[in-house]
Amino acid sequence: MSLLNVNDVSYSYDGIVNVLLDVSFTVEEGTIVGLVGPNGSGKSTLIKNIFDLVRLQSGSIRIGGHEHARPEAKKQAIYLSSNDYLPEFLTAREYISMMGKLFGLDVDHGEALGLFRKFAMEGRYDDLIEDYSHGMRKKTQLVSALVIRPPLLVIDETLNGIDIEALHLAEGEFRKVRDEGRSVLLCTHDFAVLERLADRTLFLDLGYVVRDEQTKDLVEEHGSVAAMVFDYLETSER
Ligand SMILES: Nc1ncnc2c1ncn2[C@@H]1O[C@H](COP(=O)(O)OP(=O)(O)OP(=O)(O)O)[C@@H](O)[C@H]1O
Repeated sequence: MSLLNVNDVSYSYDGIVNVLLDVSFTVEEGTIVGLVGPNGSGKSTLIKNIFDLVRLQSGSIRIGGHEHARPEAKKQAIYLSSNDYLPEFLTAREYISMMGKLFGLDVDHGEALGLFRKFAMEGRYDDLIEDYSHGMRKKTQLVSALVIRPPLLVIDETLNGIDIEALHLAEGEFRKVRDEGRSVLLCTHDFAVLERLADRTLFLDLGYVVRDEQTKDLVEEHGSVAAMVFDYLETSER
């Protein structure tokens, strides 16, 4: 079954220039899909459309079978944004409780504490977020998504700024998400991460889906995801 179904979505901020043009793709259960594209290609705008953070102008989006703006759809997916803005006046325990409540859950703080330990933040769960480093905030965002356990995780550059050990652990956690039949849409400029993790890669340029293929096929054809992007940028008329 498709957890995410994006169908013919176009979007313009100013009513003149289209930032997304007839974008269609699906994210099936138990898959990790990478979303790549040059700066300004529309990745964040696409994610904002998925999460109803901007009003859908054309096309349709379904999450877990529900129309994306409906409350049922909003419980199916969590969005980890590229920034590290978290409420500084809360502790991680309070923040994660609050996030859980938004999803109608009492989160398992034992599990969250275990993840804090795993991500080298032992003893910091009850500290105010205002005292956290950038990487700690990113890891806190990640832990909240891992304990809330929605069917779909959408990650917009959230892994930027976390250290190599945390990245390795995060990759392991995403594989577990996939093994449980849940899915990840991972927007990143880190092609090495994509090649290790993503079953499929979606390449967006100027608001168009240029490629939507198995990552291993793209790597077989071009040598790497980066080479696929360079080949395209060098040869297409854009
Ligand atoms: N709020 C906004 N108002 C007007 N234009 C916007 C707004 N947000 C984004 N844009 C424009 O839409 C286009 C796509 O931007 P978007 O942020 O979706 O790209 P992106 O692929 O996520 O880029 P990056 O890799 O740099 O994060 C860009 O031309 C950008 O300037």
